[in-house]
Amino acid sequence: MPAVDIPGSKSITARALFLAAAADGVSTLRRPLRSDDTEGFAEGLTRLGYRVGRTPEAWQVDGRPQGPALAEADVYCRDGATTARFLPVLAAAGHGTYRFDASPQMRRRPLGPLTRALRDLGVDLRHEEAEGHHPLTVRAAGVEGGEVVLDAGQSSQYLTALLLLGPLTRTGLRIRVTDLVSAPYVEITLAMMRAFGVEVVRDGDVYDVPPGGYRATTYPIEPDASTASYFFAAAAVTPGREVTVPGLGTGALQGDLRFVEVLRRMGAEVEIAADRTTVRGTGVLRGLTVNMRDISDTMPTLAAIAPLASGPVRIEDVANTRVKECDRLQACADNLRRLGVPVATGPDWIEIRPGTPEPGTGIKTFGDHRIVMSFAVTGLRTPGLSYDDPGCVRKTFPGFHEAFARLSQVS
Ligand SMILES: O=C(O)C1=C[C@@H](OP(=O)(O)O)[C@@H](O)[C@H](O)C1
Ligand SMILES: C=C(OP(=O)(O)O)C(=O)O
Repeated sequence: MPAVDIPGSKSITARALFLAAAADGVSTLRRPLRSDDTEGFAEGLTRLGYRVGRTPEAWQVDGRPQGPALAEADVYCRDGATTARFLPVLAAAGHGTYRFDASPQMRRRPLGPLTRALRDLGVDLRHEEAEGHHPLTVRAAGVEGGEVVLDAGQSSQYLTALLLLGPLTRTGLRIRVTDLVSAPYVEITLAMMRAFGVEVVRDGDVYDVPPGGYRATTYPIEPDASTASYFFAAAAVTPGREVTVPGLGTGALQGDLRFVEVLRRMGAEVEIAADRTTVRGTGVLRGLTVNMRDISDTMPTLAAIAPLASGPVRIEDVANTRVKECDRLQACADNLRRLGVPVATGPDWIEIRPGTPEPGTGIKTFGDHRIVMSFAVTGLRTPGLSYDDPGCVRKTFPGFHEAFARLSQVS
């Protein structure tokens, strides 16, 4: 039974880079993800004057609790929302003038609730073009702290960014959250802040973050659970195929591992051990209705295998997938229709009926890594699918096509 070596988590690598940069001392990050998003994050830190030493197995970061080493910097955040939303916050806690820009799609993605909260905290932040979007300039003079109200109904990354900022303020932060999507990502943030020496106190929707800074540490990065979803789905759609992912088990930080529970409900056999997870295809793949608000990065994975189920698959509460690398609800529906599969969508849902995807179809990627990786799973049962931009997997998994081809060869 093949064990699949999944690269490190994007979300954990980004947080670890932030925390290590802000900590007092040198931190070592073991098995970081090396991909466009995380290389972009590390490059952003370097542009701000942090030292990031990189070997294939570990990245080492010299922390600077006082903030960026340079008084001026221009940072290009590429296509990564973690970079584009977390780094301006790190810069705000320092002293200097820092400009941030990003890819055309990242410029379109929203940022307003976060930048409004920063201004409420006294940060001098200007949007150069559209209000609430990149490019933006922060004239940083440290952050005093205090209380702030935040709507994280479009992205949990706004809340993560403010939580990460809390210990770098002079008096600490109290964050009152009015709405929240992708809640498990906030759990990752809190657990990692704890590993770097900070305990956040939560009372319902209120988060109290103490001042005092972070402690440097050695941090091992788990495999990426969203990436693993393609390999687990590959097992679920192929009778007799088994996929084991070491390093993702009961203690995993990432909510996206819950995707295997969706596959279990559909009929796959799933085993979650302390340090590994196995999915086995049984030949049964039932339809279902599922709320994916917590784990919406795996919505395209499910949408792409949905036509192969014996009944309709309805995915609900995923409105914010419309503001990711592309409008994912629309991109999934568009590609399913290209494949000849009956599909309907609403503002925050998609429903896919059973169908036989048309061999040889050209998949339109919309520059979105998850569209490519998701429909590659459909491709296991549908010969000859092609992609207009297969290379866009570089955002989170440059070696995806080779790794996925190896899976097909061994089972
Ligand atoms: O904090 C993070 O690392 C992430 C949070 C999620 O975003 P939203 O909270 O915007 O849904 C997720 O989709 C993204 O891939 C990574
Ligand atoms: C939405 C994603 O990334 P981000 O928001 O971090 O750019 C993703 O990886 O699916």
